[in-house]
Amino acid sequence: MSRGPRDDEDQVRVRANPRGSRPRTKDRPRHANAVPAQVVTVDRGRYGCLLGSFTGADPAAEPVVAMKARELGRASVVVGDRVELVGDVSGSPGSLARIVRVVERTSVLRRSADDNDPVERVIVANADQLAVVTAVADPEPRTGLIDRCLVAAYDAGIEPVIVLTKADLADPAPFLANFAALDVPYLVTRRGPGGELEGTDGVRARLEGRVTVFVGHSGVGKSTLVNALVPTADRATGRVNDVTGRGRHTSTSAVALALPDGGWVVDTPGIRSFGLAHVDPDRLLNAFEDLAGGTEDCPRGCSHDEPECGLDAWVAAGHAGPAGPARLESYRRLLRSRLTPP
Ligand SMILES: Nc1nc2c(ncn2[C@@H]2O[C@H](COP(=O)(O)OP(=O)(O)OP(=O)(O)O)[C@@H](O)[C@H]2O)c(=O)[nH]1
Ligand SMILES: [Zn+2]
Repeated sequence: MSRGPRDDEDQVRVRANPRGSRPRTKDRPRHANAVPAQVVTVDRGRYGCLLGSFTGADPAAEPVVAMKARELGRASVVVGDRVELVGDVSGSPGSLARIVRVVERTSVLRRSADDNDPVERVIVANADQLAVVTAVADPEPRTGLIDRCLVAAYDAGIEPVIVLTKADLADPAPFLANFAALDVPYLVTRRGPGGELEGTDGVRARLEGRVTVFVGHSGVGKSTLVNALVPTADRATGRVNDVTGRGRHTSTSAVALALPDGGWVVDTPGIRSFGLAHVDPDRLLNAFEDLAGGTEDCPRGCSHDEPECGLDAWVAAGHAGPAGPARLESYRRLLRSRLTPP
């Protein structure tokens, strides 16, 4: 019963439309004077938009605050969306523009709260790279989030990159060995003896000219890294809880930040899980390219999680490398999490 009056209104309007769930394009009023912009923040129905686009906008400009025009109905607007604005686009204090159009997205990164949650959320639109930030220690790294992010990235047509932080606390090599058979690039950062962050040059080079979404569990040092990359970002950094080893949830909403050398970082709040309810199980294997060659001897219609599956023998023969057995287990865990009701 937490639904607000706006939502009810939208629902009624949608049901009352006999032609379908969305207003048809040609029914929309034309907005000859609409100006292009790109969404950089979303906060309770208010969208911060930079006039121009990620490539053309002045990153130093103050975002224009806008709301969704009624004619957009229930269409979602997320960080990274290219939009068109009408009304007061001056950006002066108290002004409010209206978003009248969302330009077709080049990519859509989604996740669901859990693997069986039919409600998927779009995290960001129009990104071209997904950086999965994982600490080498504190909190202890797990392969699960990376596996899941790889699935989501390949599904969205976004290039993944692994960023390992806190390499001053432990050797990253053993953890990286899990992904050695994959073609996924990785970067390593650490805190130096003087307290400064090292390895950021490599990260900067990787991000230049791209729109990169940063995803990670809370406390991995994501905000610390983003602050080093974007000095004006001022992202809140927290402390890892001594008892649970997890971070506090210090950042609360996704935000797009311009990199000084070109390119954008979309920082997202620390997450607990990365649900994949929206991904077709048949497509999971795309994120496990080191296993994909092992399905040739499978029976027709193999679920890849049954005794006759060819993957076991293939992995046992060493074709997927030393990490093969762990990768197969990880793949099957994902398969099962998709098939079993909560
Ligand atoms: N030893 C070490 N500590 C680090 C490093 N990077 C960050 N930290 C510390 O790790 C803790 C968590 O860092 P944050 O940057 O707040 O982590 P976060 O991932 O942004 O966490 P949320 O804001 O909760 O999403 C802070 O105490 C940081 O000082 C590093 O490279 N090495
Ligand atoms: Zn199989």
